[in-house]
Formats: sequence, structure tokens, C-alpha cells
Amino acid sequence: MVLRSARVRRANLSRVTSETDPTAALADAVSGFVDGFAAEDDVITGARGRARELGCPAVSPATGAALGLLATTVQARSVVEIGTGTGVSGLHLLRGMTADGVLTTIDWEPEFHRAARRVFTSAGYPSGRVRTITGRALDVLSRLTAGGYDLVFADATLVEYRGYFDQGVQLLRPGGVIVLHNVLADVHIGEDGRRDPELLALRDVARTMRDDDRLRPAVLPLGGGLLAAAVVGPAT
Ligand SMILES: C[S@@+](CC[C@H](N)C(=O)[O-])C[C@H]1O[C@@H](n2cnc3c(N)ncnc32)[C@H](O)[C@@H]1O
Repeated sequence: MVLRSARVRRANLSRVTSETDPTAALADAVSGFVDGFAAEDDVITGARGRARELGCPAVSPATGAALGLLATTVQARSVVEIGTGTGVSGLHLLRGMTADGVLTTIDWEPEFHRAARRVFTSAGYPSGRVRTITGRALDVLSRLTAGGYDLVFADATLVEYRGYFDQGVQLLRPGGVIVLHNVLADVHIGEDGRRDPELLALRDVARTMRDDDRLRPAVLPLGGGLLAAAVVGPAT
């Protein structure tokens, strides 16, 4: 998978440079602490193992912890996730949500949904707590209830992020939060002179979110990078 191989290349590069460059060594130590701090249990470890077997990159432990924190902070009862994978991020979201909260999670790969449902069940979540919708994200989002959600998390196809944002923000209640994952990974959003479609799409959505008066945005440089915003004005 392209994302994975780029990540592996970057990991190899950071190993080489950290042997010779104290700044890179410090960055490695910091990211080791940040991910190590976010303790994960056997269920999440199992979901990560399944993700590796199926070739589906999952959020980092620190990213998962941040998702749980955000879900708890907004007292999330209704969450939309775009990109279920094998359920790693979904588990973190569920743990942060209220005890009666429902996670609506979208993926176009039935095999990933089967794996994720097994993970949610083994974590003890009854089927009523998780709604899996198998389909193309942009089609599914257009059918969800405007203003009916507390948090939207996107971790799927980068060139579609502007669409996820445009539709996702309409789904949020005032005070709700939208979070886009992987905005710093693989495509080097800050790099000048690059014009590939993923990079252009990410810059477009970052600019749009930064300049949107309804939102309070921030980039959180955890794992692949989160671009997050809270709705502070009317979203619909
Ligand atoms: C990076 S993985 C998600 C990993 C997951 N969030 C986790 O941490 O376990 C991306 C997922 O998005 C799904 N996906 C990508 N583009 C999609 C689209 N346009 N519609 C629906 N699903 C999509 C892929 O099938 C894949 O499972």
C-alpha cells in the first residue's frame, strides 16, 4: 500500500538520521514517549495486528488517545467516523464517548467492516453502540442527519478531504468537532514546490478550515497529524 511504504521509508530515514543527528534522536525519543504514554490494551493490540495482516494503516497510539480525549471533552454521544479500517480509531472514540453513545463508522471494504465488528464485539460493545455503513464515504455522508453529531473523524482518501470537511461540518451541532487525520504524513504539507493532488487537496482543506469564521481550528502534530476544528458559529 502506498501510504504504508512511504511511512516505512520515512521510518528508515529517521533511523538513519537519528544515529548521526541529535535533533532527530530527540524527535525519536519524544515520539517514543508520546506513543508509549498512550497505553493500549489487548483488544486494541489485537485490532492493530489485524490491521497489519490486512494492510490497513491504523492511527498511532497517541492519535487514538487524542481522539478519546476529544470525544470525552465534547461528551460525544453521536460520532461519525470515515475510514473504519479494523477498528483501532473506533475503539479509542468509543472509549471517549458517553456510555449510550453510538459510533457511525463508514468504510467501502466489507472485509474491514467484518474485522472491525469482531473487534468491537470482543471489546464488549453491543451492536447497538456501533453502526457500520459499507459504502463510498461521500455518498454515505450526504444521507446522514445535518446537525445530529458531536464529532466527525476522517481517516480515508486524502483527495476527498475537502468533501469530507464540507459535508462533515454540516453534520455537527454547535460546539461539535471535526478532525482530519494524516494531514502531515506522506505528502509533506509544508514542503514548497510540490503539486501532487493529495498535497493540493490537503492545502485546500487546511486553508478552508483556517479561514472559516464558524470554526476554531488547530493542527495537532501527533502521529500522521490531525487537523481539527470546533464549530463556534452556526454550521448549518
Ligand atoms: C487508514 S485506514 C483507516 C484506519 C482506521 N481509522 C484505524 O485507525 O483503524 C483508511 C480506511 O478508509 C477506507 N476508505 C478509503 N477511502 C474511502 C472512501 N472513499 N469511502 C469509504 N471508505 C474509504 C479504506 O478502506 C480504509 O479502511
